[in-house]
Amino acid sequence: MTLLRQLRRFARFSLQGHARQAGIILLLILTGSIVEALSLLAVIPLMRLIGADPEATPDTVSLPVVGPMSLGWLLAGIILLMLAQALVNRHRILLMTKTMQQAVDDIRMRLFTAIGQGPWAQVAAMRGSDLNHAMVADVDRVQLGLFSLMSLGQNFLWLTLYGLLSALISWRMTLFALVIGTITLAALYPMRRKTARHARFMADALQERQHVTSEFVAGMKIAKAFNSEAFYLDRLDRLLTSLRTATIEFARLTSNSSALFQLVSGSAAALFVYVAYAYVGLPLPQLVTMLLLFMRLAPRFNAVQETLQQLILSMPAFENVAGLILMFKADRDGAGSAQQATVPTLKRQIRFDNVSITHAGATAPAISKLDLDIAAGEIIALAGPSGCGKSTTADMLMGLLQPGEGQILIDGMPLAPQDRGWRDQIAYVPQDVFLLHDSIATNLRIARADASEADMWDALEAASARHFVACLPSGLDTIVGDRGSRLSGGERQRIALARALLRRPRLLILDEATSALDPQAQSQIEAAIAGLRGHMTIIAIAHTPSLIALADRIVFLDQGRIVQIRSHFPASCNDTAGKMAQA
Ligand SMILES: Nc1ncnc2c1ncn2[C@@H]1O[C@H](COP(=O)(O)OP(=O)(O)OP(=O)(O)O)[C@@H](O)[C@H]1O
Repeated sequence: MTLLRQLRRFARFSLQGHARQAGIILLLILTGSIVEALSLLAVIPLMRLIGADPEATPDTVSLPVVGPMSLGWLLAGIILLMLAQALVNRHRILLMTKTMQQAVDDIRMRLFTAIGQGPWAQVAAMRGSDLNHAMVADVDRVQLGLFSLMSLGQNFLWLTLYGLLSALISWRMTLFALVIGTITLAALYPMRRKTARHARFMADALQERQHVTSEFVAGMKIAKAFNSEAFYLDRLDRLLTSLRTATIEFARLTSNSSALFQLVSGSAAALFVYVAYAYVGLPLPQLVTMLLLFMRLAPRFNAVQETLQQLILSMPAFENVAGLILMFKADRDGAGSAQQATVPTLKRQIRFDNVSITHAGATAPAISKLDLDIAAGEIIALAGPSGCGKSTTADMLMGLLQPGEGQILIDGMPLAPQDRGWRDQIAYVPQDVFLLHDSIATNLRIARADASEADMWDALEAASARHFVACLPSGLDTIVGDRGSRLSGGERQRIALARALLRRPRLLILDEATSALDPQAQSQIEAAIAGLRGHMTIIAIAHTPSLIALADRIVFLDQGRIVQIRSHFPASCNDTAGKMAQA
């Protein structure tokens, strides 16, 4: 794809919804440039009024539109023009900053929303650190790119305007400057190509740096326990070395092109004066004005080259962010309507009708031809050895995964893909409890933002967590630490259960919800779950015999198929199914 097309896509993407502000900014740049150009042009009459020979200089000069003007008025006019230019520039900078910040916030929100509403299977298939990197570092780089894009637009406007202006003074000398400029930009093309290759490499290396650092933080405990910090440090050191080399190489590229540019523009200025003086015979005031113009144009030409390099550096980040937004959105749209007109309410039954699913990249189905009816209000335990498909079944029921074949019906109504209305009626307690580094109250309110304190205490009571929370010095305002690290595993699980119950769900899905509890807490939670019988449908993925024993029916899975359904758990746990459940 040509750079120009890519820049057009980038401009459309990043300024989406801000076209009006972008237009005003361009207008302000244009106004500022015109005012600046006028003050520059004023040098010509000024030089006539203060010529080398005071005897020969006139008292006034005649200006187009304005008429005759004395030295005093001319100087006052120049000051006024400079004041106007300062005001316009100030307004432009403020508007540019505001627009840029808003545009970047919008991009970040678009990315967050796309990921947040994207299909779970797709989100789960990605590396968490890649998403992290895209949402933070890539968007920051897009911001730099947007800044460069605005500077580029500004410089192009200036160049065009000054070009026109100098053409008014001498079209031959302007043509001469244009040819030199074009040759310089063309000569720098290989450097821009190198920069583009470099940008891709740096983007990948930065992403890898994010993997290594986040894996280091996540695996810190293991690293310390195994004395293997050096493993991470080595990886990071190698990465940092290649990143450093790449950054220095980039600096070398940009400084080379700047040096080359300075050399060319310096020689061009000398040649320019010589040609203007010896061949074109330009009068002194015009020659001085042209030189002034030339001196202003040269750094802007250089700025065009530099901003282009910066923009190229931001392109991989832009492609990544835009690609992710498109991918998650396309999949959401492709998956059909996000909300059914009528939301299933689970008054009668859940039916798995010949449901099969194979995970992307897997060779065998995780669930194969599953037929199962669950009555509303029932407690069902899903048991079976590791990898038999229990979590996959729960994920499909939550609408996070779509069956490849067959369908799931709620009260006879097929579950629509990504049905948020259905998910509003579900509460889920995962195996790995996730808690924010915030208060217990905030963590509970993730499930129901408008929950009152009384609602929270009720939910904590139902989850056997009221007593321990009440004993904490700050109660509901206790900060739980990073991912709940200031609580025990059992306490975290009970908070997670309370959070689920706060939703007053019609369907409660428990994924090994008592796995981290001691026997006493386990039986407290089991009592709490037993107390919910008849109030909601409960599907518990369970290995613990006492939790399984609570169920009205136990569904044993093996290799994605139902191998047995029992209405009670064998007390001895000695039969095959009992062993399977505990596997
Ligand atoms: N995202 C995925 N991509 C590919 N295969 C997957 C994915 N998730 C699960 N699987 C595979 O699907 C099968 C069922 O996995 P699932 O997590 O449903 O099992 P499970 O019964 O819940 O296991 P456990 O008790 O260990 O949590 C397994 O073979 C697993 O390797």
